[in-house]
Amino acid sequence: MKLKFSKMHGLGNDFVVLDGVRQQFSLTPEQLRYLGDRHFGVGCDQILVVEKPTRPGVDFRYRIFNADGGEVEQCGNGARCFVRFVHEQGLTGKPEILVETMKGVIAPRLEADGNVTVDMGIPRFLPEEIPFLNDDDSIIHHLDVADDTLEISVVSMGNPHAVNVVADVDGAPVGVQGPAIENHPRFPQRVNAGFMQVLDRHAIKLRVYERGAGETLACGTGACAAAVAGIRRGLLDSPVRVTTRGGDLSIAWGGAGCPVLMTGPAVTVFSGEIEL
Ligand SMILES: N[C@H](CCC[C@H](N)C(=O)O)C(=O)O
Repeated sequence: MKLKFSKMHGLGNDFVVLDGVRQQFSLTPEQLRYLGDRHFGVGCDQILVVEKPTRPGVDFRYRIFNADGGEVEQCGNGARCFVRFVHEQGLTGKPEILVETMKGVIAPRLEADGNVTVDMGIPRFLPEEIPFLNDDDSIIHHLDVADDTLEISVVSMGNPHAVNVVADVDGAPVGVQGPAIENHPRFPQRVNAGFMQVLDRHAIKLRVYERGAGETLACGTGACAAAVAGIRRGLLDSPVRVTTRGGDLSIAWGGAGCPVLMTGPAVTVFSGEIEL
């Protein structure tokens, strides 16, 4: 079958975006891995699928697949590209849309300056909400990784995040500790591993070794999780500028029970067609 797609990115976290409203398809994990393959396919960190909603009161369904072919609950950079895509494709004229995901409804909004703001929902911290195998809900947990014991904070933005604070993010052992955290047995659904360097009370640098994709140039839900973890630890105050290798995001959070607001760019690089 021939599939039309758009290649997009949010700060270098890149996506193949598929219109599942006007195209009918069901992709196997092998086909998803082929789309994500940077040598034999199109190449991306995640594949994003736009579908009609399955519940009343929302505009679209948003499905996210990592480059390893696994479907996941949430993608923040992808949410910004999602609203840009549905506008560019003429699927909506509404500047703010409601979008259902595996773990709740998010609200991306096109801003007048070309950026996109997304209400990413309320972060969750209980071990069973991550999921993380632990007896209590504390702000810092100890995790034995490779030859170290890390102090991590766990946050769910719909998808799971383990955030640890480092002195120098550029020198952090992301390539070694990242996969060890991602696949740690205390995370039964694996986890995204964030490495955060605090610059001041309103600014951090962040690298994320993503579940199912490896280190990406930016991670939107990872930026939300890191800012929230830093605020909970008393290291940061909202709003937080999150500097990733791909550029800056702005994250705002009013505290427990409040949603996280993420603002940043969304770019369409090209559109194409592929035979699957
Ligand atoms: N790798 C993530 C999904 C993509 C998240 C990231 N690209 C973002 O912008 O939030 C996971 O398995 O939960």
